[in-house]
Amino acid sequence: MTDDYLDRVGTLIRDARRQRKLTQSELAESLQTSQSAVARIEQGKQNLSLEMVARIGEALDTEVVQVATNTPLNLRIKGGHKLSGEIDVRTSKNAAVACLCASLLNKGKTTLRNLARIEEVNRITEVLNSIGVKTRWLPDSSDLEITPPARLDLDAMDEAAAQRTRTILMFLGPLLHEFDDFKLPNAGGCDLGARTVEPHMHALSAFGLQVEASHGYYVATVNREVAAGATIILTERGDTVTENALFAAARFDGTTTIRNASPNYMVQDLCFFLEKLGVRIDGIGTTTLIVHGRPHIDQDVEYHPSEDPIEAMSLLAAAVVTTSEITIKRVPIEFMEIELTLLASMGMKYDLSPEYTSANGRTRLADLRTIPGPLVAPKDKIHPMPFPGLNIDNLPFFAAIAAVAEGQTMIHDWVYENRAIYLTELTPLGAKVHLMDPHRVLIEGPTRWRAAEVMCPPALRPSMVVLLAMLAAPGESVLRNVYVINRGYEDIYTRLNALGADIQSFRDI
Ligand SMILES: CC(=O)N[C@H]1[C@@H](OP(=O)(O)OP(=O)(O)OC[C@H]2O[C@@H](n3ccc(=O)[nH]c3=O)[C@H](O)[C@@H]2O)O[C@H](CO)[C@@H](O)[C@@H]1O
Ligand SMILES: C=C(OP(=O)(O)O)C(=O)O
Repeated sequence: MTDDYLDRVGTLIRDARRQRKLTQSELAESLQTSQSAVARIEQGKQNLSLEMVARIGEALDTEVVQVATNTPLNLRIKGGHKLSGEIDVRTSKNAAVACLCASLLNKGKTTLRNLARIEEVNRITEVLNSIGVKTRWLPDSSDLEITPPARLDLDAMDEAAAQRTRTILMFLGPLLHEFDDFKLPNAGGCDLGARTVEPHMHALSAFGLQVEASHGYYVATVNREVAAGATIILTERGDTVTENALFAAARFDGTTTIRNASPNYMVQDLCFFLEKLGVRIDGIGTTTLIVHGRPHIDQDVEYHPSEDPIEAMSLLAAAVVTTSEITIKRVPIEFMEIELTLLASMGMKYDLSPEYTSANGRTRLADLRTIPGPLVAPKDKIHPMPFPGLNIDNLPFFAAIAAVAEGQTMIHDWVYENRAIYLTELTPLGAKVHLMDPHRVLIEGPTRWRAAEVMCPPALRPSMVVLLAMLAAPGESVLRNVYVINRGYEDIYTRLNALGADIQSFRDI
């Protein structure tokens, strides 16, 4: 950019900022930069990457400097490098979304410490902001402060943001305490095939919630005559359905027993958070939860969600496919035990540190050092189960791992109608992936990875798997349209680059 151009862009940014009534420090905070950097940008004294211009456009919500936000973000990956060093696992997407929704139960201020700064969180905060909830990232931190209004304004809901996530379904539980009737746009998110909604309706009907689907909306009415409590039996052991039942039970005046509850990591985090709100829950980490509700919750509270087992698995797979020794710190070990045992049976070696506790005071963590070495295909097919089982979201990473192991591995994703199909995106990178049917792929290793250009499939984990294969493939690969990865991983390209990867982002203009 010429100096003159920088001056003009700087002035545009300054004017747009002033129009939004933001100080330089406030803009700097949302850009995760310093006030002095913003001052230099506005004076035309700072070279600007397209990426930064796009982020400023987003932060100021202005067309003026919105050069490229509407075009997809892509990655250029120079692969074939070994990784080395240490990396911390960040806190989980799925606990973040559960706690964000749970903050709607509280009339007081909720602070979520060290929250994952990911697109999924951005979409939910956009929805919360649109209905009157104030959210603010505390300076120099990833702590999100959430302050509810006296009354939520559901008519003002940012439907575009809501439709980009499945999480909107998890507003049903909190909102049934506030409104006798309301509507929410239908859930969106990754395209993994049809995902059930019925178990949520069944669970919440015990609290008087009736939902009709109409023209793209869930239209909800609440019958306050229904005496809830007693026992709710979930029709499937889903994570978010358990969370919705917990939201409903948390403010119910009485005791609710939830059977066939998911004991998975995000549900445990939600239970720990609800305990901070004064809701007593027996049986945390089991399939029977007994919830002693508190009809009025009004207290300032803070909670630290725990580390993400799926990110831990992703980093572990990155080490395996690039045959690297890295140390993955802060691994929530209880939620990785089956994965590690399976990997050990495939010949993987690793060291684990003594355990320590996550900032929530509950979740057990350990540091894991990967030791590169040859792997063999497992004797049996790999398939997931609700916790405690091999995590459903960790399954796709075994496709990349199977591709580097000697022999044939059958991967059976019985859970999602579409997700296994996306694993065939590894084919252009040299993997031998045979789709047996929509749920099963047979992978034959080892693979001689080669660079390729691939469009992200519309699903978070398979897209991440393709990125990991690109890290292994010598030469320059291009991965297009990575919003879907940014939905669940924070700053992952920079963090992988710190381990020695070479990933650059760019936008099509
Ligand atoms: C925000 C969040 O926390 N998302 C997670 C949550 O989504 P979520 O709880 O929304 O998962 P879904 O309800 O879509 O369940 C996933 C699929 O598993 C099926 N199913 C689930 C449980 C069961 O006992 N039997 C059964 O058949 C469902 O019918 C569905 O087809 O759980 C999924 C499965 O672990 C994870 O992939 C998601 O990352
Ligand atoms: C399927 C996933 O999440 P979500 O429920 O947010 O779509 C995932 O995390 O892989």
